[in-house]
Amino acid sequence: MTGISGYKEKYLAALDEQEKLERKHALQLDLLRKTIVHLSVAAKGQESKLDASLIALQNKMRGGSGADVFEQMERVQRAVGEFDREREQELQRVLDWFKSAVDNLMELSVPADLRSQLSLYKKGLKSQLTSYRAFGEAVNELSALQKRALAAAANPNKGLWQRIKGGKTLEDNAPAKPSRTSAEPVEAPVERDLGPKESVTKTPPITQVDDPAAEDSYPKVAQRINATLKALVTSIEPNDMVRRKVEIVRDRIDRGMDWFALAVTLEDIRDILMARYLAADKAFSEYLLNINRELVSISEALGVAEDAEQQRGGAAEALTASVSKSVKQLQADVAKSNSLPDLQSTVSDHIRTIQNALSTFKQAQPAPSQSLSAQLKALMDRVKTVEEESEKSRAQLEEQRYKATHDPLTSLPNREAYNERAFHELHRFKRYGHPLTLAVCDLDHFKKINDTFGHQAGDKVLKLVAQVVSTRLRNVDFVARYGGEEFVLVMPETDAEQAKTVLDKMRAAIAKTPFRFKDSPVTITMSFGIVQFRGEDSVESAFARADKALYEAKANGRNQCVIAP
Ligand SMILES: Nc1nc2c(ncn2[C@@H]2O[C@H](COP(=O)(O)OP(=O)(O)OP(=O)(O)O)[C@@H](O)[C@H]2O)c(=O)[nH]1
Repeated sequence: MTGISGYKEKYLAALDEQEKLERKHALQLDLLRKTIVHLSVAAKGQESKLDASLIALQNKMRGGSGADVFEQMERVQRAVGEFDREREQELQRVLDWFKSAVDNLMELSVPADLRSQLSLYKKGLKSQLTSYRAFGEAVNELSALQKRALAAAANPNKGLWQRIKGGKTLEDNAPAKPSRTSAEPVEAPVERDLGPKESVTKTPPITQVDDPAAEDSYPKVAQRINATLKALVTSIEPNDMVRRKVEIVRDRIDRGMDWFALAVTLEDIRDILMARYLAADKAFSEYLLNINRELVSISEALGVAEDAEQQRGGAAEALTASVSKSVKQLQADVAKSNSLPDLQSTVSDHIRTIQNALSTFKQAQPAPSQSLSAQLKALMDRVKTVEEESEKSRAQLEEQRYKATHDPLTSLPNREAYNERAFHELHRFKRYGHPLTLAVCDLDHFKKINDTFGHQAGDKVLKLVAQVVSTRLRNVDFVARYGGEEFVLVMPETDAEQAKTVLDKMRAAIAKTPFRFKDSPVTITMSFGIVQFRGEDSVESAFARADKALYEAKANGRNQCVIAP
């Protein structure tokens, strides 16, 4: 009966194996738990709400059972959802702010057509501000409306403002886009001293007033606009990238602003909001990428476990079938056997068959309990769903991020992307001290191209110039469309003289590019202002110096590069 006792031993060994396997599965679940704990640690600090839910998640993960793991996966999903909701609330806050800014303007005494435009703008805000990408456009529109409303309020009876300002209208005084043909160089908006000299509250007192209500309403509303702006800026929690800008803007608001400073401030606030949202998006996108990587590896590990388990399930069934078939056959054969040796050989044949079946089963390893197998399967399904969903949100975020950081006409990075890049390069410059150069360039007499050949021709020129500029730069250099016909370049590891050599070649290439309009060749040229960063520079101060140098290049006859002192 050695065969039978061997069968028992093998059966006990198989039970042992099964226990080991269960321990292995428990370890696998534990590993999954730990991975999620690590994930939550990695994502910490990226967004406060997400943080809180990840910390809670992490605490619950410690020592949790298999069932807890599903719950944790759901929590990751909920955290992602909450992050999205948080962004929506933020959008709502900004929307409310825009509405109250329009309400302020509507309190001014403005003509009926402007009033109805303001109200149309206010109505359209909700559908316009569905994403922070729309901030720029909305701020620009608000800025234009504000300019007209303030001008109208200061000049309610056509001529009042002229009388106050000695014949000039607000429009006359309005450097909507600072012109570089003027005698004064143009500084970057943020560091410009837009302080109390021309502040609204210090506007020369209005003495000859046809409409006393208008006299009161202008400074009063200006004060309220200041207060609204201040509330908005105060509600912005600055990150490193925008901290300096936020301080400058807050300071400017505190000192009191005139209408021009208001327009510039709106633009700064737009930049701040965009930079802040982009940073949050980037952090979140990286977080999702992290989750994905981890989930892929968990999913692969579990996939392998499931395959092995399926094999084991199959082997167990085969074993049961084979053993019961052999036992039945044995009973039948024993009944039929006529002699002891005959019986002995029949029994040993069948025992061998059962032993073979057992050893095949052992090779495949015994099946774990049914519930563990079901748990693993469910866990895998959850992992797969989370993985797919987070991949989807990541792809959407990437697409949104691309749109928010690129100019649709030229496909070059836009001003937001420039702000981000310049900030990082400045950080590296301060850390390593390698030279860093910035250049601002602007097409010469571009207005003439538009006026002579049309806006579409102008657009084509912008696209072509963007191509020429970007193909002539090194990989480490960066170029963005700053706005209109103005581009900005960031050149790491490059001093001003080296940059000038490169940019002079670029300038010559643009001047030689054969632009043709209606079969007539047209020469397009560009002027450049170049600045090398100094130790004490901020992004804004370096830009302001480059802009001054650009002004000089324009004033000296255009189609040239000027290095800022
Ligand atoms: N076609 C087209 N024109 C644009 C775009 N953005 C800005 N512009 C135009 O660019 C022109 C810029 O004119 P100005 O600021 O007077 O400058 P300029 O004519 O280039 O003169 P200088 O800079 O002094 O040499 C304006 O007519 C704008 O309307 C755009 O996206 N497409």
